[in-house]
Amino acid sequence: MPYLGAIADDFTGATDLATMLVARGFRTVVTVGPPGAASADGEEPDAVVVALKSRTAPVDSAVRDSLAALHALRDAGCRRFYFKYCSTFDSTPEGNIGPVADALLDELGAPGTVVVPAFPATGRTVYRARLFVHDDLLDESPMRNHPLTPMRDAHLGRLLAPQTRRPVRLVGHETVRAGADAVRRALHEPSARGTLSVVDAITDEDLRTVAAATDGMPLVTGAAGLALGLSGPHEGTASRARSTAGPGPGVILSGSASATTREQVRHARGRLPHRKLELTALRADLDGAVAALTAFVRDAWHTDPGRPPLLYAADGTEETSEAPPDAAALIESALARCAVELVAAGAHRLLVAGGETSGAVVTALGAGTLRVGAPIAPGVPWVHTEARLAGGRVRPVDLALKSGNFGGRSMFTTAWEELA
Ligand SMILES: Nc1ncnc2c1ncn2[C@@H]1O[C@H](COP(=O)(O)OP(=O)(O)O)[C@@H](O)[C@H]1O
Ligand SMILES: O=C(O)[C@@H](O)C(=O)COP(=O)(O)O
Repeated sequence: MPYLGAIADDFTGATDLATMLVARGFRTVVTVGPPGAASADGEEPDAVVVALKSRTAPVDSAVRDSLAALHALRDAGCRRFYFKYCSTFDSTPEGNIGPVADALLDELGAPGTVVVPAFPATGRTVYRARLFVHDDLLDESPMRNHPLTPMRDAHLGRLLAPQTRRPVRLVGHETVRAGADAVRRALHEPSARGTLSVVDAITDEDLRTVAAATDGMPLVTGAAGLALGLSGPHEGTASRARSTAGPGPGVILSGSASATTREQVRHARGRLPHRKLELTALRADLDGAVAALTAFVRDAWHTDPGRPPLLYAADGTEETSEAPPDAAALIESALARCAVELVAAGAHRLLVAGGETSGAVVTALGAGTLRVGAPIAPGVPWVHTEARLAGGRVRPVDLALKSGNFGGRSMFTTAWEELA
């Protein structure tokens, strides 16, 4: 029976957490929506991560989907739960993190929990409840102008308080540095009961301390960094899945508007065949635009095999924070349709950039379970699955779901080597 059940608010976040859990000794599977009979390569998983597309959904549907995932994970035997959100605390102005945390706690009959978005390996640290992205406060980082989740404050207490019914408090870094017992005492003092405790963490050691202090909590919440401190039953031996698709054509579908992705796009443009999605063309004739984009990719496979073509939505020249309201949905829909057509046309491997984009693509592909394979960069693994196409056709595919701000500059050209 799986022990740990995780609910991730987007798809890149789900594979981010899953790769960390595998590294920590959990046989882990990711399921698209609530799990059925999930297995990790024929073996019973120790951890199941449910990938939702709830980060930017209306609050009601985010809560409903998260509770459905919790029920299914409980039915599957999970006894501890992990609500995974973004290491940059991405939420809409209404905000889904607080309402989902409240609903999960109520359902589990747990009074309160911790809020731990820190992930130092990717430059996210929390000090005095302020979230830093490398050297910048969150609201001074490029997340300030994200098209769907613009982050205009770095103070996690101020971001979270309007989203939750529970009081929000801070467990400061001096307590974390004093060790797991000190954090445990702080979390169990009478004034902490029924609260959401934002916990400072600036190093991996801090995250191990927080994980040790919270090992008795039925629910923890955070980014993937907190899983650094968990120990699965197969430490050192939890195996990684292998490609079932085998060598074959690849494509990069980038709907991410994040600064790191835009740099990766600019780097790849000098090295790979590429086409930008033009909003005016998508709006005028979506079918025609998708047909032109997929024809471009198929042509490039033919004339230039070995160099995966890139379809992308943002390279930094556009003002995404002032994009028209239909832009995000149009781009997601175009890339999802390209994915389906290109898998039907023979794509074996897809690198998809962006969490919302990945949700749209993987859902359109009809994938059920993602098995975690080789790591590419911190937070980004290859995963292996089957696409279910129209007419009952099933195609094995390898996917890399890249979080917007993860991965090095050359990732679009080098990620493929990890599949070899
Ligand atoms: N040029 C653009 N104008 C408006 N929206 C865009 C543009 N490029 C991408 N988007 C949208 O922004 C969102 C990006 O979110 P996501 O895929 O999660 O990636 P990330 O969080 O890394 O930016 C998607 O919904 C995408 O369709
Ligand atoms: O925690 C993280 O930073 C990632 O796992 C994540 O959720 C990133 O989201 P996107 O940038 O939307 O891919």
